[in-house]
Amino acid sequence: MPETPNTQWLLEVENLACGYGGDSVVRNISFALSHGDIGCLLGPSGCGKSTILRALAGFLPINEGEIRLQSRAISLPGRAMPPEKRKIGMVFQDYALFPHLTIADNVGFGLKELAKQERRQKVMDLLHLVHLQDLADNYPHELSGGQQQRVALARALAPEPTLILLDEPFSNLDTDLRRRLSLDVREILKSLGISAILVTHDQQEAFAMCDQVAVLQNGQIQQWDVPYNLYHEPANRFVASFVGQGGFIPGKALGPDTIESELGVIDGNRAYKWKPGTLVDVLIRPDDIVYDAESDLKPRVIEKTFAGTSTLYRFQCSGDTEFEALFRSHLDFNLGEQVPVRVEADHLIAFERNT
Ligand SMILES: Nc1ncnc2c1ncn2[C@@H]1O[C@H](COP(=O)(O)OP(=O)(O)OP(=O)(O)O)[C@@H](O)[C@H]1O
Repeated sequence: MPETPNTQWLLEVENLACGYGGDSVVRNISFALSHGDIGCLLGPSGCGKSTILRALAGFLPINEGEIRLQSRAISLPGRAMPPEKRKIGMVFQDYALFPHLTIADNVGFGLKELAKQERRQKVMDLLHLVHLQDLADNYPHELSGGQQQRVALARALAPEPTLILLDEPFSNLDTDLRRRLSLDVREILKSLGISAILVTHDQQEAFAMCDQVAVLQNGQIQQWDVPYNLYHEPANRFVASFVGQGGFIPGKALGPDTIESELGVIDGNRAYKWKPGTLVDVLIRPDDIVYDAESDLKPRVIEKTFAGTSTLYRFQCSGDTEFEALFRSHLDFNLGEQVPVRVEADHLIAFERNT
């Protein structure tokens, strides 16, 4: 959060606390989104993602802090700009289209002040943008889920909002369509330079679509960062476990960037302040492990999950340490087989034991 107002930020949320019936279910929420960026609120069910989104939209009063849009306060305790004045568009999980209106009329719903011809032109431009120009005169029930969600996006974009809020917009769609549509929506928003906040519990979607992600737990932001850093430099154990695959193995610090473990001595590029001998837990991600025919480390395969191009193995060392490794599937090993492997991790992620 900048010390002084900075025009770089489109949206600034500072020490926000809000909730229901006077109680706060989210607290100390601070983040800032640059113009044209897509941000994400990511976290498990019940962590408070939708609550923050409702406060941004103006549907929920706030108990503490401040929300600023284009440097202007839109929510303060006891004072809030009404939702319809915020120039914020919304896209919901269930599309929320009007069933009795055509696709064109759904998109043009918020453009009643425009002359008929101008309105039709704008609607058709938006339908082109979402590749649905041929379905302008159809009704929502004649469209697939993915197409309906494109209509919902076009409708939200029609009044030229400053910010778009997307509340789990792809959760009703199958995995493949989700992935494609999330990339399409990113491209559309980027081509228009429109900022957005996406709420999701799906990290792949968050990573594919967003520039900055807030990982939430129990109503608090654990880390607000670019996807790469969340994966490679998680701020705490929760973020480390929630983001990506992987698990912790026990280790002992030898120096600031070296840990001894049952998988051998692990070096990293991150220096910690531990004294030699400190007991730690080291994060091992499946892609940190490589097959190496020369390695003396030969853990045993205890689980194997074939996934087409790759296979996820669970290994156990002789001293009981377990970890996972992802290999291309032509490296095919049997349950019980001992496989020579080594750790190849640039980013040493470890936390002191019992923290
Ligand atoms: N209208 C409400 N009245 C009272 N409590 C609510 C209300 N809506 C949500 N809550 C509570 O606030 C907390 C946060 O809920 P919220 O819906 O923001 O979580 P979420 O992260 O969006 O979850 P999900 O992914 O399941 O939608 C939960 O404990 C929830 O029970």
